[in-house]
Amino acid sequence: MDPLFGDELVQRPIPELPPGAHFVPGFLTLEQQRWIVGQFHRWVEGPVPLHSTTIRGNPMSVRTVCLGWHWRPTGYTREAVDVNGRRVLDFPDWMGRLGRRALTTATGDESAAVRYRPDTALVNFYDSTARMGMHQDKDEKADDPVVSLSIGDSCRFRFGNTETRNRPYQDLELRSGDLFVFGGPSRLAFHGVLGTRAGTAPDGCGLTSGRINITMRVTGLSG
Ligand SMILES: O=C(O)CCC(=O)C(=O)O
Ligand SMILES: [Fe+2]
Repeated sequence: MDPLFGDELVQRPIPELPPGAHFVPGFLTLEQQRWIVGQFHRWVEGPVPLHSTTIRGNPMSVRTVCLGWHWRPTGYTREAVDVNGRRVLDFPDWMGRLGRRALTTATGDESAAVRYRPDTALVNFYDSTARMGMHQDKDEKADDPVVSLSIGDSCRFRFGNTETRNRPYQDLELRSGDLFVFGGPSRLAFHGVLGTRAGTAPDGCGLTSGRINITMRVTGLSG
């Protein structure tokens, strides 16, 4: 996409979202996106590689590397017991600072944002065929918000309600640099990724194909 006089100058509509859900288009600059993609290339070198997590016997189409704590469907551990048993990389300080800034921007509630202490990030990589079914992020023992950042190809993101996978939900496009936050009454809302749109990553974001999504969370665990 041409970075000058492209879609980025057109005001993007903010959909009506349930209380606790916030969408901030274009939160990250291209330079910040590129820098984070550089970090991503280091994270995937290990100790734990990008891997497809197995859920109910089926490998997810998304591949993931975790920071701070390792997620699998039965919960969080420090070691990637379902991959290679190695301890995951520490959760980076800069990411916590970014999470607090993201919350301030998204919610305007600076006093809550300064207390936000995410201790894990699930870093997902979507190739052009990857998707993520409707689910709740409910393996955390704390109810702090989830902060989600997207880089690379756009995706179709579905954000629903806390009761069922079905309507009411909102479909929105998450583009490179966008921020999405869900907390409060929407913390356990079902959500998923219907698919990505190949070739939509903007020039200069650091990724030429695929999509990275980072979700920061507070596990509520210690040790
Ligand atoms: O890729 C996304 O935007 C959402 C990822 C997600 O829901 C998750 O990792 O639990
Ligand atoms: Fe999720």
